[in-house]
Amino acid sequence: MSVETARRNRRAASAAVAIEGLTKTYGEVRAVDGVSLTVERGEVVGLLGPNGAGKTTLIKCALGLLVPTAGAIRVGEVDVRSDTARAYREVSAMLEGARNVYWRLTVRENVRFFAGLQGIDPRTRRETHADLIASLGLAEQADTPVVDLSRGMKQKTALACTLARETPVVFLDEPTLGLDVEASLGLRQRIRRLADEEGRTIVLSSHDMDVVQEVCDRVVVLNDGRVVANGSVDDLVGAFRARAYRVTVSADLPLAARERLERAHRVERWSRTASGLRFEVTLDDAAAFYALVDDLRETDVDLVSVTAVEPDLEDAFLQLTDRVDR
Ligand SMILES: Nc1ncnc2c1ncn2[C@@H]1O[C@H](COP(=O)(O)OP(=O)(O)OP(=O)(O)O)[C@@H](O)[C@H]1O
Repeated sequence: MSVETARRNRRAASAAVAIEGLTKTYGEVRAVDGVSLTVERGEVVGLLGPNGAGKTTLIKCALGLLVPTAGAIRVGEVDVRSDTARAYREVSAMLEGARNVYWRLTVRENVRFFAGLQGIDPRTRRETHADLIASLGLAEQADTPVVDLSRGMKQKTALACTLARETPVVFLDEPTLGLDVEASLGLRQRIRRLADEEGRTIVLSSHDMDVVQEVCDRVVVLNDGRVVANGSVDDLVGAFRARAYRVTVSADLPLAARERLERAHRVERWSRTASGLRFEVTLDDAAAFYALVDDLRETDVDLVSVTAVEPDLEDAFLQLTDRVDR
């Protein structure tokens, strides 16, 4: 065994979630294609990817709800494939579209019920449950039967029930989708507290980059079933830093000149300003910049300013999954 393999095995052994070579196919479709991933205890990891990238399939495999075509998954000490029942005690999840709460029970009764399923005596959690319900903006509805709640409130109830199980690992599939601003904020704070104060591990999938950028320690980007990036938000954003620039020139350019620039450079987003014209350009190195300056010299306009466009997680994500217009 190589030193690197031994080190990886040691790391995986202490991890909250360890996925090794996971593949899941549906007929011809390779929904998840050889994914290896470890999540440390107390980490908040964001799972990103365009529609159909394989996020939900990966989560369902990790929960033991789908049988993988190949690969191994451990949650804590438990092998999910061989001991699904035990894995269920280690991990809770809220899946997109699945809002499995009891509609005839009130919000509070549901929360107490799901805590009880985990072997927690709800009488010892009165304050914790009230706090959980309030943090999701359901304080006023705590004693209302779920059947009488709006769709968003039902979702919040499902979230509260998921968190009330107090499992070491929590998977959340699109948790903020359809939540109002206040509840989304409450949930973000709750997630950070669960990780920071209670050492619980959260894996969340989301299309909302702001949520991911704000709460996640690390981001894993899936594309066509494969991991295309795995790093901290800062690392991912940093990898794309200072490649996009906003250029302002002193006057408008005729269409033919603009088209010439577009053919020679990665120029986009033209806009007129009070004193001239602005556009954005992606420049990989200094040579690309000098080439642009040379081409601008052949027009009648002067270069007024060049400023770096600070990218965010969304820019990094679009580049990684090739969803940008070049
Ligand atoms: N039950 C199924 N039968 C056949 N194909 C499926 C099934 N479930 C998912 N797929 C396919 O597997 C791929 C991955 O789907 P998955 O739902 O895991 O993606 P996702 O990243 O969660 O997408 P989204 O962001 O849209 O929720 C897609 O091509 C999808 O069409």
